[in-house]
Amino acid sequence: MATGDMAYFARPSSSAVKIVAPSTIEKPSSPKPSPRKDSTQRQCRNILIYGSCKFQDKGCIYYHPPQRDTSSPAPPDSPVPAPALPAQSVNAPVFVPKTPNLQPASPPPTSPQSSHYFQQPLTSTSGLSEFNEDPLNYDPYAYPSSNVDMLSEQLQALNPYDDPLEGGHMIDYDTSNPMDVFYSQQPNFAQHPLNYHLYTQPRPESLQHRFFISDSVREELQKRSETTHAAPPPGLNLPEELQGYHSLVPLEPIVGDRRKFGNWYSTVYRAINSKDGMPYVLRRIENYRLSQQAAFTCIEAWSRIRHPSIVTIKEAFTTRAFSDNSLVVVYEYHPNSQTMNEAHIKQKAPVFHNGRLQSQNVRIAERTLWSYIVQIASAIRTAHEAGLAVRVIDVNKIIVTDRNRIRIAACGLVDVLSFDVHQDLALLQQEDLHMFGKLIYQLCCNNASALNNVVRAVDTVNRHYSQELQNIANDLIQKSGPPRKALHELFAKIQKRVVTDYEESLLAVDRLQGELISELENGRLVRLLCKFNFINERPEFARDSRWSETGDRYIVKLFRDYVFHQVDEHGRPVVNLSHVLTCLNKLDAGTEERIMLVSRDEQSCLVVSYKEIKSCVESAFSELGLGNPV
Ligand SMILES: Nc1ncnc2c1ncn2[C@@H]1O[C@H](COP(=O)(O)OP(=O)(O)OP(=O)(O)O)[C@@H](O)[C@H]1O
Repeated sequence: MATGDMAYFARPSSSAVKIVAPSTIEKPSSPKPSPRKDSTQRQCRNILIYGSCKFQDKGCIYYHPPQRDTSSPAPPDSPVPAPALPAQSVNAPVFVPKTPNLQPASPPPTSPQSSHYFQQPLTSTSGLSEFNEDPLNYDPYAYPSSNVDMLSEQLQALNPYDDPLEGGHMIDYDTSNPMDVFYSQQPNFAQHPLNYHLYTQPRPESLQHRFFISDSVREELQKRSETTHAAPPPGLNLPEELQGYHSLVPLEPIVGDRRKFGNWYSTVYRAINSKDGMPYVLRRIENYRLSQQAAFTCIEAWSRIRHPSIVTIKEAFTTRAFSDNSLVVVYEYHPNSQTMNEAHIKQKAPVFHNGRLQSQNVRIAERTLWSYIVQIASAIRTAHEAGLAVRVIDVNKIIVTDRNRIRIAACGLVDVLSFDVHQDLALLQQEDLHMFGKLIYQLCCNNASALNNVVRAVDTVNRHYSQELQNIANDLIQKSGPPRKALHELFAKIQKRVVTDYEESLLAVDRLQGELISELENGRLVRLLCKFNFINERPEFARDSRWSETGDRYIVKLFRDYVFHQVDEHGRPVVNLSHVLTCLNKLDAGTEERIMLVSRDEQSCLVVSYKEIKSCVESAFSELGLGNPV
């Protein structure tokens, strides 16, 4: 890029400041006043730089203002130069991308003010342009040796690679912009070698979660997604397709022990529905012959039930696809769920923990048990109010779908299988409550056959859980009155637990909403990245270097380099996601903050605000003539 080509950067409305490398930089060993007519009106640069001029009384022709009290004025709030600085009014400062030789060439000034050199604020907001008006007159190397020492100390203090744990000075990424050092109007920074590859700093770990959902939630969701998309193992000899479902995968072993559902052999599969592409659970009962279509009326009734603790039924059908007469009931799929038996009761292989083999089976916390009780009681009430009986309140037919979240998983199936046998609904509902009481004992004792030894079961519950919990379980097992009344009494007793559970679920919703919001931000940034990719390196303009080397697109290109292509002092790529996210967020917000964009040949740089870059992106994107803005 030609360093003198202002057209690249001078958008009519832009206040971007182009800084070009001076073609020749002389290094005068002492200030040489240039013969200018108005020189007596101009403030002496040594005053600006050093706070004093040792030639003041020896014929220096510049203006020397009376000395101020250096302790009083506070530095200006923002070190950013005044935004309305027209590009034309700014002459090139000394921009030295390569490390200069910091050799003091002039003797140290003797003025006592020289020791305030690094703190002295510059009162004029246009000080930078004034300072740069005559680069030949400015000797960037003419520093007293004491100041060079201070400079190197300050440089060290500013080193963004310093490890804060090792006592380094980590600059707060949020409150201070690392670019500030380049815009500081304090002249002490003018002498620094421009380490433009040192812009980025790692974001404190405590802020990481602002941009992404938490690791635990992400991991859990990722695992579920992986399970949902896992391909079936080969050689299972399952039907390719049945009633609009394909890609069948058994969710339980289909070799060895045949699984029984009451007296029926049954298998649970996951399959994809061809219409909506969603995974479902197919619960198949082998060798079932449908006597009358009316057997499916209960499936219709169950499919209308929507309850957070009941796995929703989609449909039911019979099929010969398995080379027999099978009944299939289709349920919602909850990836990676386990039955209560698998989650809490089944013996698990011991694992090494702290160097010792330890059993993984732990007693369920009472708090979790109460949550289960509230959920099941609520599901039973909903079913009973709809004129149904659950009939599958069993550790093998209730699945744990999430932390403390359970669902009754095989509703409706027994109704179809026993359709021919007339049963009294009230008795069936009564039986639901008995099963519920037994389930509590099974869970408390971590044993599916707990009630085979009632005395021992009662003793275990006594020892590990509250009397309140035991009373509820006993009540449910012994209740003989109308189920509606029994349920009413149950809810009166667990009222307090219901409220606690309700509060916990509200908190869980809040937590998840917080997680969602962080991902929402990322969606915004993805849209921005899409825009960049639409603009940058379009092959149809590959031969026309003007396309990406001029105007808005050039700024977009340099910004892309600034965000993604920085290198460290060893020339290694800086891969700092926090920097990328911070830059993109500032771009999206269009902040007034300015950054320095450096050309690839390192010969020139641009000072430009995020707001301007944003409008460059918008205009470059709209120039593509795309109908639908991203
Ligand atoms: N709706 C569902 N979504 C996801 N997985 C499910 C669903 N229903 C059941 N499963 C899973 O399918 C597997 C088999 O379920 P099933 O009801 O047959 O349990 P089981 O322990 O095999 O009981 P049984 O011994 O009575 O057959 C279990 O691991 C269970 O977690």
